[in-house]
Amino acid sequence: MPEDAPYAYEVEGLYKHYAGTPEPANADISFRIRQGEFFGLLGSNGAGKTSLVKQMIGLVRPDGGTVRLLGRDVFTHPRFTTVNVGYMPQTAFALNSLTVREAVYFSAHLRGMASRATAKRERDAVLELLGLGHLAGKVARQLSGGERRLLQIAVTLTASPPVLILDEPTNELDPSRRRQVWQLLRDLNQRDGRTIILITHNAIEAEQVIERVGILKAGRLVALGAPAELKASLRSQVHLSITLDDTQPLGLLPDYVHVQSQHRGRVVALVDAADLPHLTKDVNLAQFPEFTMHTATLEDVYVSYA
Ligand SMILES: Nc1ncnc2c1ncn2[C@@H]1O[C@H](COP(=O)(O)OP(=O)(O)OP(=O)(O)O)[C@@H](O)[C@H]1O
Repeated sequence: MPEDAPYAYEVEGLYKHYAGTPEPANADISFRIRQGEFFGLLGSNGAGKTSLVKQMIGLVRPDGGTVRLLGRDVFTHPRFTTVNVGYMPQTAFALNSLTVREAVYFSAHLRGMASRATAKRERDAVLELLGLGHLAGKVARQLSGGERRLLQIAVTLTASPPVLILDEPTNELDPSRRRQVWQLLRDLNQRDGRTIILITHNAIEAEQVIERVGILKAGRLVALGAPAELKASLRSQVHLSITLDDTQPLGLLPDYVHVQSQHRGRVVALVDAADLPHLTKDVNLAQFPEFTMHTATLEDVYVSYA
């Protein structure tokens, strides 16, 4: 993405407080996304990600602030938003009673492909791209969870909207389909120049593709930058993964090893880089069934803000 590309999105001072809730879902959110950028939105459950993107596509009206898509206000130009943004929500698929073939065909119409022949051509191309041709006659409700996810992706891509917003697109997919979808998104971004905004909890997979990330916490944008920039703030920390056998207590680890989580003997911890030389002296690392260490990942950044 060229650094001076025009903006796909300009979000300014966004504020949303649902009636009857104690805290705002989004407060004081401002950021810009350039055309052709691959942007990730991370945040724990309830952090405000879905509320934010629903306002970005004009589905939910903010209580304050503005959202501009390709230079136009999304609330005064609803039709412009429908045509220019493909949004894939995480929730149930709205076109459940249609066949796979019909769902993609009608989506092409909705995005402005008025002629039947053009919409049919688009439908066939999209079904082939997602490998859904063999399911074309099946009703969406009867698909498996993963197949329905692929159909949702197909519908989102139909008619090539320049901006794609995808909420956990690889949920429920098997490993080979996951890889296929990540590759497809990478191609759509790098080869076709589409702007992609990805909501995910999977920071490890997202780190492979995103150029910039925003981290939301309790409705506020608490970090914004390239993964490398954000990771630099944790550079003084090293991430440890240790498996303990049944006889090894957690107390074996010195107190400068900061345990982040433990489950069934698998311990994830952070240690200051300055303490590493002590660790190798204080503990016989070879006694553990498994011991690995690496510098901070985007997931560590995410966890550090959670
Ligand atoms: N329609 C609504 N009415 C009232 N409160 C809502 C509504 N939608 C969301 N909220 C509240 O707003 C906050 C943010 O929710 P939101 O769905 O935006 O979070 P999220 O980051 O997308 O979460 P998740 O990762 O679990 O999908 C939560 O406290 C939620 O309960």
